[in-house]
Amino acid sequence: MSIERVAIVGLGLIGGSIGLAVQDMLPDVATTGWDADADVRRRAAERGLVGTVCETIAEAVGEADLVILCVPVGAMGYAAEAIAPHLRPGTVVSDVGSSKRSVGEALTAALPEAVVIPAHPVAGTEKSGPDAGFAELFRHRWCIVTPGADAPQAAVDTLSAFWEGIGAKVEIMDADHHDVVLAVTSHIPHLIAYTIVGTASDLEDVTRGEVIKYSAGGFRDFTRIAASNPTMWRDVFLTNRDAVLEVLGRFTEDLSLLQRAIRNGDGDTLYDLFERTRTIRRSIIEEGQDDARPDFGRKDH
Ligand SMILES: NC(=O)c1ccc[n+]([C@@H]2O[C@H](COP(=O)([O-])OP(=O)(O)OC[C@H]3O[C@@H](n4cnc5c(N)ncnc54)[C@H](O)[C@@H]3O)[C@@H](O)[C@H]2O)c1
Ligand SMILES: O=C(O)C(=O)C[C@]1(C(=O)O)C=C[C@@H](O)C=C1
Repeated sequence: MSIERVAIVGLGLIGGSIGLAVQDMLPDVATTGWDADADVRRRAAERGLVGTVCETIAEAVGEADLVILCVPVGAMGYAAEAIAPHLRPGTVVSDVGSSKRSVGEALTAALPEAVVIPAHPVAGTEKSGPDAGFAELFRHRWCIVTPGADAPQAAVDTLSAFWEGIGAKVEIMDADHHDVVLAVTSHIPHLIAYTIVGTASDLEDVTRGEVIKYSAGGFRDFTRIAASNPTMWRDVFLTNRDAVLEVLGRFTEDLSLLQRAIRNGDGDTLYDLFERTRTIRRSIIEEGQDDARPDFGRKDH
């Protein structure tokens, strides 16, 4: 099974990046796309995010072998219902949503006849919309594929080969496990960034001007994350509620221990933790997952 025509629904950061990457790296695969927002469709056509920006969803998906839903996770079920009447038999339907259990359930419920294989490229930026996408986004990044138990192996292999074709590394994972792992590595870090930036802007005796003026290193990094798309992140927290609450419970317990160490002047506890966390940063850099890789100037995007 090979992909000749891919349709992308939702032409923002991720959909646009897939469209550009396919045109760049898989030039024999035809790309169509559609977005619910007419301004996004116009801009997507101007930037050439896909070969053909269609005026209807039916036209975009009708001939596709693979449809990828690139909309906020809260809109996945609606998008799946909208494409359902227009698919050819055997079309593989996938998505890029940041939470997987609830999205998988929504797609399967809306598309009982289609071959549903959920996926999540673990790559992105704080930007969104049709101007944010770029072809190299997925290069050397993981794409986690979370097929249901009865998913046909040929379709899983085809989808995996597609992601590898646009530069990603593929890992197959159970959807529930994905949701816990990503709660730790992505969702809670975003929640922390949103919180600290909100807290800083609410402090009565620190003016907003001072927050902006003195935000060097640490706080500045948090503000990048806290500038991420509000619709996307609202939906992530609402759809990955159980895993996020579980990890958040652990996090607040650990934070309380640090609070107590600071109050008690317990430097050893602080030092031991900071020493341990340093090694995690070093492992990430050794794996090549840091921002400073020469082939990927993501800070420029
Ligand atoms: N931004 C990231 O870093 C990142 C990384 C990996 C995965 N994701 C996931 O990718 C998905 C898209 O995120 P994004 O960052 O590209 O968002 P985005 O806001 O840049 O793009 C989403 C697009 O979907 C369109 N849309 C919304 N509802 C629609 C519908 N029902 N039908 C058709 N179009 C619709 C919007 O008009 C918008 O253009 C989300 O599910 C998100 O969880 C995001
Ligand atoms: O680098 C960033 O700005 C991101 O937020 C990317 C990031 C992440 O947390 O790693 C965000 C959400 C995704 O689902 C995948 C990737």
